[in-house]
Amino acid sequence: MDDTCESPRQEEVKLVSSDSAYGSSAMDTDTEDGQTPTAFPYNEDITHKTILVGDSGVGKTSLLVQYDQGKFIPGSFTATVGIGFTPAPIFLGIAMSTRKTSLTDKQTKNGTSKYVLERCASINEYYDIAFKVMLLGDSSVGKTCVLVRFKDGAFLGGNFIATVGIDFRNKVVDVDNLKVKLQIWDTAGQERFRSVTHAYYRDAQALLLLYDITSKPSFDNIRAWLTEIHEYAQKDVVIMLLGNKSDMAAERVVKTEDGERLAKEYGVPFMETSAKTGVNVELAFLAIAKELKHRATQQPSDPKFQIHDYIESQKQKSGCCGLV
Ligand SMILES: Nc1nc2c(ncn2[C@@H]2O[C@H](COP(=O)(O)OP(=O)(O)OP(=O)(O)O)[C@@H](O)[C@H]2O)c(=O)[nH]1
Repeated sequence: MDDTCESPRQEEVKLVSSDSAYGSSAMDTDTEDGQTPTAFPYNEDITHKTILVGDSGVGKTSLLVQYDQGKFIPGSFTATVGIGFTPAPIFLGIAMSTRKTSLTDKQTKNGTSKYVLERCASINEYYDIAFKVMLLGDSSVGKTCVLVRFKDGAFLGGNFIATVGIDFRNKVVDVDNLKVKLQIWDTAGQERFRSVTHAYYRDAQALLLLYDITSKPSFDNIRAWLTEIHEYAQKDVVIMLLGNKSDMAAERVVKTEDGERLAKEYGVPFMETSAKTGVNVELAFLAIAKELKHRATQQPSDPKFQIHDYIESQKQKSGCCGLV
């Protein structure tokens, strides 16, 4: 078996008991009043805080990136704005997913390139191939709720608790008989966390960009989000636009056609979702998983996967308005 399936840090990995960035799932971080804190449910027994200090330019960020991702980022120096963080459990998560990637590019006898899939074990679930997906959009549009709906099939109602910094959850889905692991990063929509979240864009293979159909400003800000994406993300990143809270018909201020028009202008797929009812949440992630899987495993002779057609066909299959 290829050594990409070897776990390089067995003894450290054992410390992490779950697939969440903070070592606990959405359901088991509930507080007594039923609210789920969206940040820092640390287990104090295994969490240590380390701060890098020193003059500007001495290499604090480079040291952290080297430790976190095992690579050095050369090029012009960009001073850190404010403060960024990489909790140790996040480091372990990245180490697991990147080093255990199961897709290897091998040369066949006739010289053509062929992807070979090898099954790898994550902390608690087997998968064939892994991708990093990020949720973006203004604060309160429902990013955390969409993620929790997809991961746990539940809705986080009640008082809104803004995400602090960044968190992630894993989910393995079946795509054409392959186990595809989506590592889904939930970012804080608040402006003050932008410098933290920007650092994570470049590794993402897909971005789900959300607005709230009951909030015109969140829709108007989509263009600014797309500008940020083009600045910080990979050129070929898969982007999907989601108009969330489609269950709130009475409070709607953004028409479905406006969302469709904007998505068309930028050439990205679009659908309206509801984290509350679950409408289209699974479809959004499955469409992304299919697109990423096809891109990664496609042979030159294979027909290209058409994500727009796939979404339309799934909408028609359900035969329901709810899919818009
Ligand atoms: N009715 C309805 N309410 C929703 C839906 N999605 C989220 N909400 C509510 O909207 C509020 C904000 O949801 P969050 O998921 O925390 O928003 P967020 O985008 O993660 O916000 P930040 O963490 O600040 O970036 C919460 O009160 C949710 O209960 C939805 O589909 N329908």
